[in-house]
Amino acid sequence: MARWYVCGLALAAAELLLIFATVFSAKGLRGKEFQGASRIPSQFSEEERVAMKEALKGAIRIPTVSFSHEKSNTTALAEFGEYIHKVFPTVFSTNFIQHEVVEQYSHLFTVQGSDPSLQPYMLLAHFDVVPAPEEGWEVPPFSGLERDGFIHGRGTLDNKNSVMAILQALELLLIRNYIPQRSFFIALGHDEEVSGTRGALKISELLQARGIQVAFLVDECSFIFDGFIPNLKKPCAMVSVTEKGALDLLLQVNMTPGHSSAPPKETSIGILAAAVSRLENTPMPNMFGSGPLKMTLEQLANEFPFPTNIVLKNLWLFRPLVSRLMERNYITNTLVRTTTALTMFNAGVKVNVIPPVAQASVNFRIHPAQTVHEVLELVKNIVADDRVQLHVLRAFDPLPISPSDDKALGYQLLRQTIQSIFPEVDIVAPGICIANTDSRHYTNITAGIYHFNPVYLQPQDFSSIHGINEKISVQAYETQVKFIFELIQNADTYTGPVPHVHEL
Ligand SMILES: CCCCCCCC/C=C\CCCCCCCC(=O)NCC(=O)O
Ligand SMILES: [Zn+2]
Ligand SMILES: [Zn+2]
Repeated sequence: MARWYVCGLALAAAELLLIFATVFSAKGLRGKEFQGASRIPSQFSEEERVAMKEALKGAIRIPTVSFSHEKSNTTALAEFGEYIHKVFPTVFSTNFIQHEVVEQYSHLFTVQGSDPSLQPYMLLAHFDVVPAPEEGWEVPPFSGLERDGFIHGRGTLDNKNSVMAILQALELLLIRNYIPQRSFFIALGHDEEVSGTRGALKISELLQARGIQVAFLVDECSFIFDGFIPNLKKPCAMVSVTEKGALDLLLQVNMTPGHSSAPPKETSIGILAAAVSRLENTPMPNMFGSGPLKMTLEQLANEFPFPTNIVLKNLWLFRPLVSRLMERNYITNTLVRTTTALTMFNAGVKVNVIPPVAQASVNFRIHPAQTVHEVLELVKNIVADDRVQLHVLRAFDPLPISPSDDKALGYQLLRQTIQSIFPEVDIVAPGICIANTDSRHYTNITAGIYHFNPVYLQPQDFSSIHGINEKISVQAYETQVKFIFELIQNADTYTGPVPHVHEL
């Protein structure tokens, strides 16, 4: 990594040319007989199926926790690097795959395809996890135990499942002598849970220095949603085409300290509490109608029974009604507005001391139709108290909306692969990623950023992400591997949109 920065852009480009030249001249797997080889079925032997679930369990057992920007389990992060070497030997020994470690722990794989005329794409995932104190877990969070057909543990949905499934699918394809035609990158971040500024950002800078632009990328943060919208009986595969922005604010009030026996009329705690209470009780404006949600609901309309289908098909008339219904539920509410979450509150040192300082942290997730600047202005108006200082800790705007039309390669490839792997899923619709991911660091190298995990998600599973009892069924994980196995092949053979069976 350091070498790239020291040597500068020119040397980097020269080195890359050398690597590619070596790759192109290499003998072995890149034999002519495999060029344009026919499709490899996504069928795995019993032995392979056991190996893939054991590999995921092993990954869960490595406690790669990101505690804060300053603190992570670096021993575990390093161990994870050794672990993937061990369980995916073919990925690491194939001559047309270049592996680089970035910023000590993140991993970048360059899979050089046989057809340089095809624009590359990129698969993203992260292997750091949020902390998991054992309280409340049915099985210890870093045990990777299998129980009742589920693999349990922190990271089984967010996001070691994707890390392992991507490498596993590639390993299985390589074992079957598959040679990709379209080049692709695999970027595995080690600090996504604390902003990705060491992993994803540096990988992105590295690729930018090499002049690389990808057709699209696929990252975490959306699923096949099941049971999230009342009346929508069928599951819906949502490929998110944008990601919310974020604003972390520190609110601080300073007052004169003193003896609690003679308190002033207002204290730092009281002033701050009133300010954060105003923020909580004054939701940001409902933005329904701006951003991709209207398009999503219009596409879902036919899947609802009467009269909801009519209502959703006529949003020009029923917009106020639908927007009110959306904000009633705490999950669908996230789709219509910038959310306000009070997450930290600190003040006081002793029960008989009036504290000089009170601090609170508020985390806003910014709706795609708003900006950091607009949210800040709204916050100032709501707080409306000069004694409350506002300090921006971190802020970034929502991501631009990626295309989802017939010509959008990434969206259409995902749609095609969803239709083949999940034939029972009738709906594929564009959506919004309500959280934040490593993707935002890649906006300079692609206009096609898509979020999709090929896994069914029910509301209780959503609560397990960053919560307790996170788990994935063995069958769901196998299907995820199968999905990526197919996606990589589809990226090589895609010729255009396939009409969905219900559109015929
Ligand atoms: C018809 C379907 C409506 C669906 C409603 C959307 C519900 C959203 C559900 C799940 C999203 C899960 C997001 C998980 C990604 C986590 C990424 C993360 O943790 N990043 C860090 C951060 O944001 O702080
Ligand atoms: Zn994640
Ligand atoms: Zn997360």
